[in-house]
Amino acid sequence: MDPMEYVIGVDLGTSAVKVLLVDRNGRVKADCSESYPLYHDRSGYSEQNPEDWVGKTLAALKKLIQKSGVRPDAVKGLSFSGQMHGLVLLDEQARPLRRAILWNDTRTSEECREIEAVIGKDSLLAICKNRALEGFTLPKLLWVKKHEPDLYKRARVFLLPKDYVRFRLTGQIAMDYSDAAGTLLLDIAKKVWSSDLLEKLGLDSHICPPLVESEAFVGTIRPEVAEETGLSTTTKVFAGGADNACGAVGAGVLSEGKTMCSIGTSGVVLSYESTGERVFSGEVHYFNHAKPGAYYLMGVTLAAGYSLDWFRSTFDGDISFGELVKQAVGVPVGARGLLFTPYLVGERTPHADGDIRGSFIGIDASHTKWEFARAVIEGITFSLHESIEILKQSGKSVESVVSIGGGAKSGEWLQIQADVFDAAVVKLKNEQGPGMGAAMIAACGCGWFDSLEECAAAFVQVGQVIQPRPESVEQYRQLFAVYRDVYENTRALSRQLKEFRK
Ligand SMILES: Nc1ncnc2c1ncn2[C@@H]1O[C@H](COP(=O)(O)OP(=O)(O)O)[C@@H](O)[C@H]1O
Ligand SMILES: O=C(CO)[C@@H](O)[C@H](O)COP(=O)(O)O
Repeated sequence: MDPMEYVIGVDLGTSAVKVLLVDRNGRVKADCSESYPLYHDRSGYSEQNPEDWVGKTLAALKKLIQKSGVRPDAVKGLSFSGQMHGLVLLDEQARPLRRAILWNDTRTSEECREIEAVIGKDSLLAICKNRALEGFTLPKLLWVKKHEPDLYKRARVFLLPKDYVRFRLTGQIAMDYSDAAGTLLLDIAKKVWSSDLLEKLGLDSHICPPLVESEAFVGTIRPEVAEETGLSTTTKVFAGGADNACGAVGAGVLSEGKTMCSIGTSGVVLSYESTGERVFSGEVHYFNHAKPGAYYLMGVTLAAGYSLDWFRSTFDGDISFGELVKQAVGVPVGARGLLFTPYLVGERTPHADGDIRGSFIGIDASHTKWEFARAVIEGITFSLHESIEILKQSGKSVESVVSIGGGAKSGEWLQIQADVFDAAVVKLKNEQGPGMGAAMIAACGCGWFDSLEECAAAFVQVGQVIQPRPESVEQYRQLFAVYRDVYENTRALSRQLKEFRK
C-alpha cells in the first residue's frame, strides 16, 4: 500500500465549499474552505450564483494543493457532496440561465399544490416516496416555467448544485441517484426518471440529466482546471452524493439501526433504511442512499444552525458560536420559561409549511440575551427531536445518534442533544461532515476498498459518547410537550402576518 496517495472530498455547502485532502488511512492531510453569498431578494427567496460555487471551489482546491505540498498526481480521486435540491438550469451551451434556486427557498407553495392536484398525493407517494415540498427541485422547475417562460424555453438540462461544479471540472453532465431522489422526479424504487410525472406536468424528458451511482467514474480533471488549481489531469472524478447521504457515509450510517443528526445551516435527523419498498405517508423524506441499493429516512429542520447564526448576527455579531453556546448553558434547562420555534424560513418536518414563522414564547422582564440564546439552541434541538419521534413511530430504534456538522463542534450542545433525544450522542474523532463521505466515495471509486462499509471501518472512529442526564431528560420531556403546541397555536397568526413580510 502506498501511503502517499490521496483523495479529495469537496463539500459544496450552503454557506461555503469545504475541501478535504485525505490519505489512504482516512487521515486529513489538509483542508480549506471558501464562502460565498446567499441572496434573499424577497421573503421566501433563497438563491446563489453557480459561478460563485465554481470560482470558490477552484480557489479552495488551489489553496489545498499549495498548502499540502502534495504532488498533483498523488491525488488519485475526487468526489463531491452537495447541498440538495437547488435548481441549476443550463442553456444549449451549458451556461446557467439564472441564479440557482436553493433548497431553503419557499416561493413554490402554489406549484406544490399544482403537482398534488395533477399527479394525486397517493400516486406521488407511490412513485417518489415523498410529498410535494417547496424545497424540492420539481416545484422550482414549474415555477420557472410559469414565471419565466422565455427563459424556461431556452433550458436544455437541469442540474443540482454539486453536479454543475462537477460538470465544470470534468465537462461531463451527470446526476447521482442520492441527489436525484430530492428532485421529486425520480422513481425512487426503480431508480429512473418518472416519465409519468414528466408527461403529466408537461416537462420534456430531455431536461433530465443521465443518472449514475455515487461511486461512478464520471471523468478526469479538464486541462484548464488542472492549470488553474494545480490538480492533475489524471485525477479521477467520481459522481458523489447529496450532502446528507455523504454525511451519513462519513458518519458510518451504513446499516439498519444507525441514526445521524446533522446541524449545519439546516438540521437533519437521518436513519438508514435497507429497502425502497416501505410505504410512508411522507412525514419524513425517503431517499436513495449513496451506498448502492440502500435508502434512508430523514426529517429536516430548515433553519437549524441558521437560527443560531441569525441570532448571533442580529444580536451579537462579535461573539463566536462556541462562546455563545457556553454563555447560553449558564442559564438553566428551559431558559427560565422561554421557548423558541426555529421556523425562520418556514418549515419541513414535521410541519410542511412554507408560511409558518418562528416565535419566542414566554418572554419575561428578567430574561437576558443568554436566555434567548439558550431558547434558540433548545428550540432547534426540539425541532430535530420531532423528527426522531417520527422515526421511532415508523419502527426505528434510536438509542444512539451520531452527531455531525457545525452544531457538533460544541460539547455543550452535544449534551443538550443527548438530553432532549434521551439517547447516547456519539461524537466522531476528527469529524469532517459530508466532505469525508465524499472522500470515502472517491476512495471506493479508486478501488482502495471493496465497499463503503470496509472504508468506514478504516476511516470512521468514535471519539466520545455523551450520555443523557436523567434529570434534564425529564425536564425536556415536559418542555417538549409545550414546544409541540406552539406550531398549531401560531399557525394562523403567521398567516395573518404574511402580507406584512413582503
Ligand atoms: N463552535 C460551534 N458551536 C456550536 N455551533 C456551531 C459552532 N460552529 C458552528 N456552529 C453552528 O453550525 C452552523 C454551520 O454549520 P456547517 O456544518 O458549517 O454549515 P453548512 O454545511 O450548512 O454550510 C452555524 O450556523 C452554527 O449554527
Ligand atoms: O434540503 C436539505 C435536505 O433535504 C438540506 O439539508 C440541504 O441539503 C442543505 O444542507 P446544509 O447546507 O445545511 O448542509
